[in-house]
Amino acid sequence: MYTSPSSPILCYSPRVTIIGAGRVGSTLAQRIAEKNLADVVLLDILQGMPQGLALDLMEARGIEMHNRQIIGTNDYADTTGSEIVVITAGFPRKPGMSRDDLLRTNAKIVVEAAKQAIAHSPDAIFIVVTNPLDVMTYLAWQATGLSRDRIMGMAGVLDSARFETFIAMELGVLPRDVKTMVLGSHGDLMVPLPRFATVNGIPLTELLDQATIERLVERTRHGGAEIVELMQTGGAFFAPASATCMMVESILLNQSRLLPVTVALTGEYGLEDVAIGVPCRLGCGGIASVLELDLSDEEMGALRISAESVQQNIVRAQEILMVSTGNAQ
Ligand SMILES: NC(=O)c1ccc[n+]([C@@H]2O[C@H](COP(=O)([O-])OP(=O)(O)OC[C@H]3O[C@@H](n4cnc5c(N)ncnc54)[C@H](O)[C@@H]3O)[C@@H](O)[C@H]2O)c1
Ligand SMILES: O=C(O)C[C@H](O)C(=O)O
Repeated sequence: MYTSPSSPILCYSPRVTIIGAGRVGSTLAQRIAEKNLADVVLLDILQGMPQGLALDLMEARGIEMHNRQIIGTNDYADTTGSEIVVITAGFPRKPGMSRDDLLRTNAKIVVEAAKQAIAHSPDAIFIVVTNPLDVMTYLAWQATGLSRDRIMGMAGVLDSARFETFIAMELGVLPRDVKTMVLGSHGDLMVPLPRFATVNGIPLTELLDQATIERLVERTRHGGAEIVELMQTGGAFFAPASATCMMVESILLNQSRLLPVTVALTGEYGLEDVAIGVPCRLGCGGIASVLELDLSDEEMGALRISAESVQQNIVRAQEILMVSTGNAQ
């Protein structure tokens, strides 16, 4: 007769909580489990939905050959002690909308989620995904009171992956041979940097003419909207989940990857009181350092315009939150 082991086979497994078990959240849960990175807690307001998704993912474990636990829940108590919390809760945009049109609906959701999550996982590192991304990251930073190295937003990794894809398609090379940095806000004012793009070390500017590069930059700027218009039912989620998973992996495995990450700036690039995408090293403590690139006047001007737009929306969001909590004068 087989006797069950008295202690679990895996003594310790890190835990990643994903708040919002929709398309990005559930795809991210699958990626994390199948890459064998951590146990996952999927939390949503919808009753039964995260539980069903978790059971479905658990039933794939034998086939996918990993042993990670996936828990679905509506209760923040189940998220207790998470190493990483990812916030994907909130509405995606519909065709014709900008990400900023989601400010009113998503601000309260993200602030509440961040407050609840930090109360149960005070040592966690937070990654915000909900749009409008830069404003939501800033609000979550304020709501949690975390040091800025422990709370960040995912956007630049996705926008850079899109730019890399379009360059690879144009040149007929592998996307993994292309490296780019897209900084700034996650919106039409994002700042792709062709000057820093390379294909296996060869500057992009040696391979494509200016007009072609500009066309690919524009496609990158509208990469999210292109998918929203095609799908008609919401936004992208496969590449966003992969991009978030890359950040989770760099933190959990202390890889110290240098990635474009949205972070509250405290004077870098001459900017403060704003969260925006800049190159950061990501390790086990979160953001280990922010890299200040020597930008040209044109690049710096574009970053400043991007930051100003985020700052205006932060003020709008704060007014919306004041009214909704009854704190308006
Ligand atoms: N930063 C990025 O690059 C990026 C990429 C893709 C999507 N997004 C954004 O991520 C968000 C989620 O996108 P999606 O496609 O997964 O949407 P979705 O509608 O599939 O999922 C959102 C989930 O959030 C849940 N939710 C709503 N309020 C909640 C609350 N208070 N607590 C817990 N869960 C709650 C919903 O029930 C739903 O299951 C959107 O705002 C979208 O715009 C950002
Ligand atoms: O475009 C969106 O609304 C979703 C996301 O921000 C994306 O870039 O795919």
